[in-house]
Amino acid sequence: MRLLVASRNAKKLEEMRRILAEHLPADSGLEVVGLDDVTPFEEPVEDEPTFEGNALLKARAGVAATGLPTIADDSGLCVDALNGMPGVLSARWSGPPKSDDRNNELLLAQLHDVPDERRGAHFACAVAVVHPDGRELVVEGRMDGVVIREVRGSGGFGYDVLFVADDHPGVTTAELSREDKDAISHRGRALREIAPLVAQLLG
Ligand SMILES: O=P(O)(O)OP(=O)(O)OP(=O)(O)OC[C@H]1O[C@@H](n2cnc3c(O)ncnc32)[C@H](O)[C@@H]1O
Ligand SMILES: [Mg+2]
Repeated sequence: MRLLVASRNAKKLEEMRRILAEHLPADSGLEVVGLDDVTPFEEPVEDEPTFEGNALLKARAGVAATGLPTIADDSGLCVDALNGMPGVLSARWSGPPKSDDRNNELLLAQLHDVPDERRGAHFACAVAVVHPDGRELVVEGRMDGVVIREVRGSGGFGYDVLFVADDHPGVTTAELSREDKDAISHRGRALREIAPLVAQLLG
């Protein structure tokens, strides 16, 4: 059976494909496909106030348009000193057109006067899977850390260049190997938890 991964973010998609390839049971018979492998459809506006709500929105839209079981991720960086923002607004924090560089510049400026001991933050991720028969699953994951004062590293995407995870002090998540990021990331945790449930749901 084909499983649609509904993301337009190439780097996120790469992470999702990689983690699913490793953690979907080998005998699940699931073939993971992307939005480029299906007939194009209008993607929903991500206007829910929660990661869970937006992940479900994206997964339901995939099912409605393609009839395929669909998995979607909604994620973001929640900064303590900004009362949890950018949160669900992370992708478009500095306005259109979507730009990781401008988002990072804006975040740095907003945290300019925030001292080191108050720069705590976490990445959050909700992964939703929707079956064409209407059954739905949602799992959440998080990664705690701090926002540093200058960009560092070239791996990952988004705010990784500004984020040092508690589980890997001294380097940003953009300086970690793919494997090291997946092992501790919000997305890695959520996808590892949901993978066996997806196999069950679609088995
Ligand atoms: O909605 P899709 O099409 O999947 O792609 P997107 O990039 O718009 O994804 P989201 O709506 O979930 O927004 C997530 C944003 O949060 C940030 N983000 C999420 N996970 C991240 C990670 O692992 N590392 C760095 N930034 C991340 C980054 O800015 C993303 O663009
Ligand atoms: Mg999005």
